[in-house]
Amino acid sequence: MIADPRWHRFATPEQLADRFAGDMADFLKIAISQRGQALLAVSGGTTPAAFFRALSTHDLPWTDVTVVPVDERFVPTTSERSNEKLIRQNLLVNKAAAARFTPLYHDVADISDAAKLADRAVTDLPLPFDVVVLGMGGDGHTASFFPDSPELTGAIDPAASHHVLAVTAPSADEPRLTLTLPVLLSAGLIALHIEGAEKHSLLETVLAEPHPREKPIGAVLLHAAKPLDIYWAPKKGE
Ligand SMILES: O=C1O[C@H](COP(=O)(O)O)[C@@H](O)[C@H](O)[C@H]1O
Repeated sequence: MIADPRWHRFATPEQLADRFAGDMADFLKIAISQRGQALLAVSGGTTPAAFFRALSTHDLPWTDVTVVPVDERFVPTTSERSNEKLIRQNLLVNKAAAARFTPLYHDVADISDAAKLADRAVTDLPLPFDVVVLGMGGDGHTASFFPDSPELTGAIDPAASHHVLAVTAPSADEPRLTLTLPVLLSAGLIALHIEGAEKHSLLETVLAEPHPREKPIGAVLLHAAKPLDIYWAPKKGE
């Protein structure tokens, strides 16, 4: 049984970015006032850049915020495919340049060594995350939970013991590192940021009938103890 999500629908991606950034900044401020610091996990891909830039201008004690990628492509941080590069260029700028950053990517030859290093670094954080911002691909993947991944079962296991796993998938361009389902689900707030009519209708289908192996966002929706906050706007030109 899926807890009914809270939909936040906007007329344009710009309006979404502004309001979403304001809401997340407020939530981070509350977390800092309650426990002296805040942990924020953010997704990569093509959708979040405007939201990141809007959030980076908010006035909050950024030195008390640690940012972690929800998932990472196993590519150098100079690559255009690097989620870390996106986060550094769009979120860790302006006022948010003072935030701390815990990467998933490590410059080692073997991705399983990178996963061990990232798992240790995430385990050392004062978990749980206060805010997790998820995205969703057109195939229903979220984080790096891909439908055709041999490692999907382990990554979306609600009892997974690791916080970070290395995963592969024929549909992904490169091997990935991903936070696992339980560490995402333990967050104080889980927000899902999607844009475009296609993703809206895909999500409605998953909400009506979740099949996590086919559309892995369904694993989050099915197992979340609290309703997700879904931020949606049409794409430009829709
Ligand atoms: O590969 C990824 O894709 C998803 C969705 O990205 P988008 O470009 O369709 O917005 C993203 O949430 C994830 O972090 C990223 O690694």
